[in-house]
Amino acid sequence: MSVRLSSPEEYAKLLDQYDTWMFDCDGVLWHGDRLIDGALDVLRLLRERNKKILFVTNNATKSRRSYKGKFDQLGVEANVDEIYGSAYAAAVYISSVMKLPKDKKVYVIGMAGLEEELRNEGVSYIGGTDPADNTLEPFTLENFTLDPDVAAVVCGLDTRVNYTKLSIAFQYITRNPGCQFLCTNEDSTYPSANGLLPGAGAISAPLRYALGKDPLSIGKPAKTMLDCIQAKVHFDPKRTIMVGDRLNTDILFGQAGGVSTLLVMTGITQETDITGPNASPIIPDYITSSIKDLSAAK
Ligand SMILES: O=C(O)[C@H](O)[C@H](O)COP(=O)(O)O
Ligand SMILES: [Mg+2]
Repeated sequence: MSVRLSSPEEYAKLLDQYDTWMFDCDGVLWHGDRLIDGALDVLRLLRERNKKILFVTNNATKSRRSYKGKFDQLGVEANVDEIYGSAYAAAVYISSVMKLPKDKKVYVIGMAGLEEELRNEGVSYIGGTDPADNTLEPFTLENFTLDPDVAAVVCGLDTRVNYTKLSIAFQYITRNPGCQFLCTNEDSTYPSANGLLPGAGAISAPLRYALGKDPLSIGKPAKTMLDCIQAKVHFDPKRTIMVGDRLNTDILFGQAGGVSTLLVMTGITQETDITGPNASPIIPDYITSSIKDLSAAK
């Protein structure tokens, strides 16, 4: 049973109980480029209390460096080494876990942030933002030359996805022996500034269907994301809390990592998802309406 937080005493107790605060971003701190009311105050309060803050996002459109730029623009204090995005986690997985040979490359369905993280990890790639792939011209195999060095396809949120990219990715996974099918995350929807949009999971879905197989997903709730964080940051799971707006990514991620979980209702999760006949079996430790509520602990 989740604890629905309401009193200043409860929020004060929560702040005392946890030294490390992991924050999801979309739907918790912001909607698109709009900060959620109270987010700034609460992050400042936690810093004043010398809490460790980590930002753990499945949004693969940005690199850690470009997220730092977004935080700066929004006036939020954040350091690059506090930021863990699924683009970064995917690049680290390909370079350090898969150990992609240097003469091999990745075909990307995704945006500049994912490409930047791949470059940072020394991973060669094709596709992505390449104008040749961002075309609405019909795709024909006659004009396509298979690159034998492509050993993986990685798929992330791509607002310029098209039939050409899906077709090329399909060629590599079906025709290059051992070519891996990866995705940065599987979120079905994305909470933008002006409402819900299809998420990264909707970008890889056509490929899943055409291939009849699922990709290996790197982002929350997968352990690969936690491994990526624990490789860089030490934290005591018993004194760590994950704050998120989505049950099947953020809350599952926290539970899998053995940390406590706080669900906020400013993003994906609706009341009907947590109460009533269709309530999810995923039960967060705590629930509160918004990150803003935590400022009652002052
Ligand atoms: O479609 C996506 O990639 C997700 O909706 C989105 O990016 C989630 O980001 P998060 O809530 O993990 O910050
Ligand atoms: Mg979110």
